[in-house]
Amino acid sequence: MSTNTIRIATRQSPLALWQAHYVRDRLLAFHPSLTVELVTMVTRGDIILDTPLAKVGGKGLFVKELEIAMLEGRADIAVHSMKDVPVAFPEGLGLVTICEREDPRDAFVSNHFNSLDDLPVGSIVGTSSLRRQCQLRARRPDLVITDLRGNVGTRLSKLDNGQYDAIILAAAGLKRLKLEARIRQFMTPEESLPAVGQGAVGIECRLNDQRTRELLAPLNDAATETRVIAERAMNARLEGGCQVPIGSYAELEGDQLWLRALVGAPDGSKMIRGERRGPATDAETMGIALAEELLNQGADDILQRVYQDSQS
Ligand SMILES: NCc1[nH]cc(CCC(=O)O)c1CC(=O)O
Repeated sequence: MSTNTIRIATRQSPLALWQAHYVRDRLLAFHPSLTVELVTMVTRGDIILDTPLAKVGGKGLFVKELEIAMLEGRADIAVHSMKDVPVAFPEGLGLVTICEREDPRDAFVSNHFNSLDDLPVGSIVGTSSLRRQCQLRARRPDLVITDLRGNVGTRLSKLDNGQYDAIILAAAGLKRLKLEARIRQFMTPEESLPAVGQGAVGIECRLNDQRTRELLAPLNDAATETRVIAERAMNARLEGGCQVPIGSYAELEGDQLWLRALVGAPDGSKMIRGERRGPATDAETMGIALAEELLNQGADDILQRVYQDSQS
């Protein structure tokens, strides 16, 4: 391999390919003489499509094969939706770059209704996310929430087939795939607190690969990095995997960070919320402190129950 080549390990879903192409274009913008190749692969998460994600041990389902490729030297970097990146990395790998965040909000998508409040009693809403489910149920206990898996395009066709009255997706994914016109309502963080890292793209590589790290450095967005550090610290302290009823969302107001979080029972019966404000330089300690506050209020009970259910 030429020392002037970067190989990106990527899944083949349209969203994963969009992200890989985005990072390729950003790399080429900063390093015009670089050659960037895509190494496409299939992950376990792409294969196990018929089981609710919460039951297949969501942790790292979409990233493991990409990590093995980097460790074996078949690829140099992997591009991830930060939302799907586990707390811990295999020995020798790490997240070195976080790109500027796209819209972090959840989006309400429907062919017949303009908003969540518009939905008639008993409407069917599709989502496989326990975080979205608990927030929907807390606002609208009458709704019937059913599982919805697959790529963004698959999920939209299930909506169009009439299987659901509405579905909830990340606005970022829809915007990236030029499907923003399908969004009926952008849900505010008060209505649906986003997932850890939602809307941000992160880049993982071998930690001892100094050449790659230097090439990636200009792609990092400091503000996004600070926000995602706080959100992930919160999640890590809760020992949350990626299929958990946890929301964690940080915003920057100048050099002040505002971190909000929630842990909810999937049936909507219980919701524990908290928030912190502090200097952005304290992002990580704020995340940990907020997680501990939620644990003291009973978040561990909720999470224990969810983990037990996912094993049965
Ligand atoms: N869990 C799948 C996933 N991972 C990242 C995104 C959207 C893009 C993002 O958050 O960066 C999605 C789809 C969705 O939740 O609608």
